[in-house]
Amino acid sequence: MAIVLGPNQYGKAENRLVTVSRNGSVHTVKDLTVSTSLRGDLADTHLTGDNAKVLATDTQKNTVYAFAKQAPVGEIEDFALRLGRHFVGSQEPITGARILIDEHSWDRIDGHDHSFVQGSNEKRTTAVTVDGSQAWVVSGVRDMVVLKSTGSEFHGYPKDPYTTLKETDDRILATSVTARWRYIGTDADWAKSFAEIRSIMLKTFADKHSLSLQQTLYAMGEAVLNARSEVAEVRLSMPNKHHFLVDLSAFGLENDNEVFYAADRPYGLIEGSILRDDAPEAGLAWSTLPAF
Ligand SMILES: O=c1[nH]c(=O)c2[nH]c(=O)[nH]c2[nH]1
Repeated sequence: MAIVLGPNQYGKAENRLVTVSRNGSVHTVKDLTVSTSLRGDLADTHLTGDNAKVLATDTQKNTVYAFAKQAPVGEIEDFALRLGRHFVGSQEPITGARILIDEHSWDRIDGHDHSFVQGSNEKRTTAVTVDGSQAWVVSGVRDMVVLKSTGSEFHGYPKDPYTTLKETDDRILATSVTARWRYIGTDADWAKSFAEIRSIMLKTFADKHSLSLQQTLYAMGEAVLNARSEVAEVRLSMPNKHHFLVDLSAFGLENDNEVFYAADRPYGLIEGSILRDDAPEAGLAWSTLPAF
């Protein structure tokens, strides 16, 4: 029996980067959380502590900030590709890089040039993987919270000895969407693609009469793939944010689908991938990302 080193990567996680760009007195802020991870010929440091091939995580952090100064950050996908290709291209032992970026939203305060109010908790995300000269881009959205107050039913499920859930033809449907989509290629119009995919998902959530959150999840992914040829696959993770009707009968009151208890846990967790059957190979696109 021999003990060997398995897959490994290392980097600086969650670098908080804020940039201000100025167009006269009108400022724009970009607020990012950037994580870098490098892979390659890294056995020595693990086995003997020889760090000759280890580009320090501190240097990786500095590179993020220096790159933000040296050229406009631009779209998060482009910034991640630049960083990943730089690490792989400039350090001989480093053969792969994984760059994760979350973009946090700031909204301009009405009519004001340089004051902002933090937006919702929703994040635009990207995960770029570079391996040698190849690269893969998976972008997405996290914590996109949506609710519809009708247009959702749930019935027809098996009733076993432990089933107490009542069937319903009118319930609240609410979820916090984590979506990731895998791009074909590395040169889409990232901003436009993101805006359109987000809007397709919202419209489908709203328009689709839902018989299950699973059906809604599939419809959202399907609509994205039907409309956006640059996307090969969509993965969705959607917690069912249950809203339970409160029993008001003790007070002689009838609850006509008006008063709910918003439970925060436990929650149903509905997850799935929707993809083209002729999609190009995923390669390393999803490697080290959660399955959904
Ligand atoms: O849309 C739903 N899917 C389920 O699988 C499920 N299970 C459950 O208890 N409620 C719901 N709702």
